[in-house]
Amino acid sequence: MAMRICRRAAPSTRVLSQWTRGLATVAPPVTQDSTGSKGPTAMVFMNMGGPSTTGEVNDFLSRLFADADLIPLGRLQSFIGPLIARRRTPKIEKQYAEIGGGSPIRKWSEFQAAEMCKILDKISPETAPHKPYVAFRYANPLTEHMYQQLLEDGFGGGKGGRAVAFTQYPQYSCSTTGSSLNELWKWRNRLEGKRNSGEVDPQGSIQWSVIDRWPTHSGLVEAFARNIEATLAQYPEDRRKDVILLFSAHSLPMTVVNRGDPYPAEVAATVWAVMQRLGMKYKYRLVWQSQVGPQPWLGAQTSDTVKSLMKKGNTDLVLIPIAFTSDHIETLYELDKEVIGEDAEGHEGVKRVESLNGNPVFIQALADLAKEHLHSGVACSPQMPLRCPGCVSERCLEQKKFFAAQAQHLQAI
Ligand SMILES: C=CC1=C(C)c2cc3[nH]c(cc4nc(cc5[nH]c(cc1n2)c(C)c5CCC(=O)O)C(CCC(=O)O)=C4C)c(C)c3C=C
Ligand code: FES
Ligand SMILES: [Fe+2]
Repeated sequence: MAMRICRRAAPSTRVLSQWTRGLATVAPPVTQDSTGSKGPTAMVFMNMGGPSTTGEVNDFLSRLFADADLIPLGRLQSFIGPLIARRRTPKIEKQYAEIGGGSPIRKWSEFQAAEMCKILDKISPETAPHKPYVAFRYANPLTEHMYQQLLEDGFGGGKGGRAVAFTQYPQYSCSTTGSSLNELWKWRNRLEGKRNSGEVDPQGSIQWSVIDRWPTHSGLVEAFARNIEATLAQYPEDRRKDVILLFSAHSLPMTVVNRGDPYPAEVAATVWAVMQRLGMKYKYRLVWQSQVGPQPWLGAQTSDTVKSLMKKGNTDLVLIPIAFTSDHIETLYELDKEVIGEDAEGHEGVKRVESLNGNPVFIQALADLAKEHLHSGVACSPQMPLRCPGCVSERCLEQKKFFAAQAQHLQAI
């Protein structure tokens, strides 16, 4: 399938005042008229999101358990989902309360998107100005609100314009990036398909392209490697070479793994690339955390691994969250409080590498990656249109067809 993209001229006038609503200030927009740029370009950071306050936990969990791409509960999903969410809420509220009263993911996502756009304006003037947006799957700002904002800001709605859906999960899973893309596709059809009795006008709609995975991007690898080196430097030199690196990623149910989900292989690719960058100098394992519910999940589990290694006398362990780019309940609660605090009894040899958060090496990597994408002339990776061998979802089929077909509407820079 041809994935070359081509873009049409962007609309000449824009409503710009609301572009940075809720985001850090960005440089004043440069119009197409003054610079010859093909911008503005909307850069949409997609992620799952998290409750910013404990009061939002139930809404967050209700949306999460309603998502059949993440947790398929069959025909009774809309009935069982909220019940499970309600039962789980008090426990999860307590965890968020213990990590400062909420998830920091919104703060970090908005910061990363705004900072990346500032860099992009400088390194890719051809597509400037770049406008940061955040679209969360289960928390505010939700995908539908982001889409409405795009339209209010002058993208689409009969005027066209280019937007990039930039997944903030470096490794692709149908339960994460796939779910966010299905949601984006759904809202695109609802909000841009209204005109012409449900038909979408391809000339006047937003032209989307997708950064769907980036597990081995050199800037990502460099950012992880430097953070690992900074943690290793905290050990006395004579102990350093014997430290065991434990790369920890959110696990998947075996049903998802056996469906052929690409995530385990892509997480392993990140680990391998980081180890190569570190000169393969240390012992390491990839382990999996955050299993929920009784069904079998991909292992070995992070917490079992730490307990087992410590029992064998390996007490110098570095935990590296490798599948998420900012802090969240799994790092701040599960790794710091449960695994290090309880399983390892706070042993000084067991440490966690800092999450990427506002790391400038990481934000530069995001900008480099976005620039490569904007200039590449592709609508998505060659992997995107290929469904899991066990996929039976019509949503996946239609969504993938839609994003791959965007190639026809976009022009290479
Ligand atoms: C790469 C990251 C993630 C994958 C893959 C993933 C798959 C996945 N998750 C669940 C179920 C739950 N996940 C929950 C929270 C949660 N999940 C991730 C990341 C991935 N999930 C994060 C970062 C978070 C925390 C959000 C935050 O605090 O910022 C939860 C809710 C918490 C809880 O009730 O324990 C559930 C449930 C499944 C079933 C799944 C794969 C199919
Ligand atoms: S579940 Fe992977 S493509 Fe549908
Ligand atoms: Fe999860």
